Amino acid sequence: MSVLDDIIAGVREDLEARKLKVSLAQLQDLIAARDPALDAWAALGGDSPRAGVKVIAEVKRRSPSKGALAEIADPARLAGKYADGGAAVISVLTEERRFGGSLADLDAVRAAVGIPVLRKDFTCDPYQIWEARAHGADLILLIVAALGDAELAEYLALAHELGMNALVETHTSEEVQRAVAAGARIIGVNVRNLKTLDVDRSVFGSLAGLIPAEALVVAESGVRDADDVRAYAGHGANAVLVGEALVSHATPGERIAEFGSAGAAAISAAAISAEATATADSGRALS
Ligand SMILES: O=C(O)c1ccccc1NCC(=O)[C@H](O)[C@H](O)COP(=O)(O)O
Repeated sequence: MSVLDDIIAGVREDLEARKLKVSLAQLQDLIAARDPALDAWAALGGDSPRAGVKVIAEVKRRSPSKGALAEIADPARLAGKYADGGAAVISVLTEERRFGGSLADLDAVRAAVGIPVLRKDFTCDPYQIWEARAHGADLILLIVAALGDAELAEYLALAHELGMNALVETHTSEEVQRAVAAGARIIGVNVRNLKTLDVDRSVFGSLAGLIPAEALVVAESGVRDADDVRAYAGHGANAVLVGEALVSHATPGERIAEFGSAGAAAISAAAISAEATATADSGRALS
């Protein structure tokens, strides 16, 4: 059994227990009392020309690959620091067994910030999508490797019906094709293989070019410093999703600002170089 299969088996067990406590009708009542979801597409720059790289900052307590990452006594306070540093979206890992997260973390973060919040979990049942919205999420995660084509299309449609966006996560060219065929508009390339936990940053460069220009591209995992952000930006990332490098840092807000500047500088350098090439080409054509 792969790590991903094992995580999903645990998620399914926990889900059955939650379903017994809170019915779908109760989730629907909670949703009816909520403000509409915030526009994560716009927050990630979907409506404007690509001027920079947005940061999706993650509240991540521990992970299967690294164990304990940080003692997060107050997720709301951490999320406030992320938002003050310029994060576009806050990601909250809600999976309990392997990541130490919870819906309580999502509630706390939702109440603390006015920017879109991603419920980061291993979605394998539509109930989790209703639950995400009921707890104030604006964006959900759909991992292509964990879903069949019909489920992917159904879950994407349900997220949109509830006014949310979905970050559709891929790791192979076949998964990118499946995400595109399902109509995903925000496509993540996770450089961490969720079956083996290996991190290979070069995966982003090999897959990002397969994603159509109309979609937003998110580079997920493995950001250690500004150089990694520059590299992802150079390969076309609209956003980076960062967990460990933020939760383990004394001043995460400053880190986010640094990552944002690095991404913007990489994009303007690429634009200047493309313009210089175009000028040289037109000069050659005229001579
Ligand atoms: O982080 C893990 O070890 C992990 C293992 C198995 C499934 C998912 C896992 N992480 C989820 C993520 O995608 C990351 O939390 C996210 O991309 C941030 O990664 P990082 O910046 O490397 O902490």
